[in-house]
Amino acid sequence: MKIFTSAQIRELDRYTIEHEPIQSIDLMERAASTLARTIANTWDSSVKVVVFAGPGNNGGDALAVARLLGEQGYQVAVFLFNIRGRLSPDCLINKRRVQECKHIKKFVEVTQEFDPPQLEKGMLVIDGLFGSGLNKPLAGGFASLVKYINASPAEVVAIDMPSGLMSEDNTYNVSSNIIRASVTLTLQQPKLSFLFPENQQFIGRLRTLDIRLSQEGISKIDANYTVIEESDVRPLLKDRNPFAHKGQMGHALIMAGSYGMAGAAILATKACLRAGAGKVTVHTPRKNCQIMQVAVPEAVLQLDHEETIITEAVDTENFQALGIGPGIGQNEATAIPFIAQLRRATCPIVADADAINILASHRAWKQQLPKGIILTPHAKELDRLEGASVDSFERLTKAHQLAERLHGYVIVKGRYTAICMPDGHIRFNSTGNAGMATAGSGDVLTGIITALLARGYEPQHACIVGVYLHGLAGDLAARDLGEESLTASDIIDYLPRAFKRLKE
Ligand SMILES: NC(=O)C1=CN([C@@H]2O[C@H](COP(=O)(O)OP(=O)(O)OC[C@H]3O[C@@H](n4cnc5c(N)ncnc54)[C@H](OP(=O)(O)O)[C@@H]3O)[C@@H](O)[C@H]2O)[C@@H](O)CC1
Ligand SMILES: [K+]
Repeated sequence: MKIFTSAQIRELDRYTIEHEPIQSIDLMERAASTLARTIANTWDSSVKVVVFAGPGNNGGDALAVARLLGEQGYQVAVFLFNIRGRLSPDCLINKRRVQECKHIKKFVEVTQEFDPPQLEKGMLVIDGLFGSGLNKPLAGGFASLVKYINASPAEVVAIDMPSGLMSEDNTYNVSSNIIRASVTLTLQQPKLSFLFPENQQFIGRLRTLDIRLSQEGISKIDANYTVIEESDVRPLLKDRNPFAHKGQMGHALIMAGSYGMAGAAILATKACLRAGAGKVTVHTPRKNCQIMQVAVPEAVLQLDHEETIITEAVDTENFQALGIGPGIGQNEATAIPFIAQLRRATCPIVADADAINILASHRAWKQQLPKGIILTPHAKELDRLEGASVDSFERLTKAHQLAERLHGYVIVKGRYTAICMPDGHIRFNSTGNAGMATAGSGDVLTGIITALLARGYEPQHACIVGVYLHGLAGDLAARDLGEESLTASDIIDYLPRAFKRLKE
């Protein structure tokens, strides 16, 4: 699913109007009837409704919703904010329709002073002040109104977006001046800012309503952001040749673990095997020998000379992929061979966890990373690598610039894991759940992506399939076990079911 910017939403709006064709006022009515229907399905007509409408088309939607609810017997009070004496044409038409509607008993057009209505528990506020046309943070009277609504005990339904929230960049926004909705009814598709954790407090429960914007327009407009869906992943999956032997299914090298962190090596290795690699060799410190052999008998061990840390760079000619970093620590004696290893590797690489921390403390090395490298930081690791960010948008911008600079892939892990591609595209994962925020979950992802690379997946496909599978396995595990008790090992255990589901 594509995620459009507000400029692209306007383009799509125009495209639909021109090509369906449909009058813009009729498109607004279509959106409003879907909104009104959804509201009526949740709240019956005993609820008192207060509608706050702004001067643009978001306000136009709200006015039309007010009229439709009024016609269905709801008691609706409407406040239209027309401070500058200028309404969008469709907002103006809907203002007149509300004024003519005998079912609306209270309509106030606010041009200067505003005497706010009492908002009580059990009332429903419809927030139609601003939507995708907001172009700067709210201030002055609108900021006061937002604070007033937020402080009230009434439930708030936001139309399209919580007013005050920008569609994309909220880095310099003022959070106290943004509506905190219980429910956001967004039109056609979620906005980019809805994917960021810090904005969940404004959105509440999200519902996306199909208002039948042009499918042709949607496919024609090139989006920089997309959400990965199952239908995107299925065609990417490789079949296993029935005549294949393990040597043809990819040989992966995992460099992981230090003494006390053998678990990271075990998880990455097991996940790599479960994700379909034909053979997995693990390079790990000597002291991990026994535990690795017992925990993952399927893996081949390549022991470092050192007892407790990795201190060697090794040949990768016999491997089709390298996964490096989980639990390796940040000892300088590990860091130096690590960068040598990256330069020396002849196969695709996934670098995670301590690999990223080492790069963060040796900034100059970032220039030496091989093209096509896949980095899988979580937010904190990315901050260490690229400097602290004020919010997720800024962090995402830095990650995408890093991917472009490296000609590589930066996977920022989170609720909606973002894969930043070297060509500037960003793909968000849709699978996964809060139960996966648990130790070792990242090591499992490293193992999965390494396996896919070893199997011969293109790096971008390995990233897409890898994050999707990882999240899906977590979702299937959570369905059976619940989120609270989920462990990284459960994700591995459910990988077979995730594969099966995708291959069905
Ligand atoms: N997707 C679709 O196809 C469809 C979308 N639809 C709906 O259209 C909505 C978008 O409508 P929109 O473009 O008219 O913008 P909207 O959010 O109403 O605000 C514009 C007004 O706000 C003003 N303004 C801006 N910032 C401000 C600030 N900080 N403080 C004060 N004022 C500020 C701005 O003033 P200006 O800067 O232009 O002078 C202008 O007057 C969208 O969210 C959805 O609900 C549906 O109707 C059906 C189809
Ligand atoms: K709104």
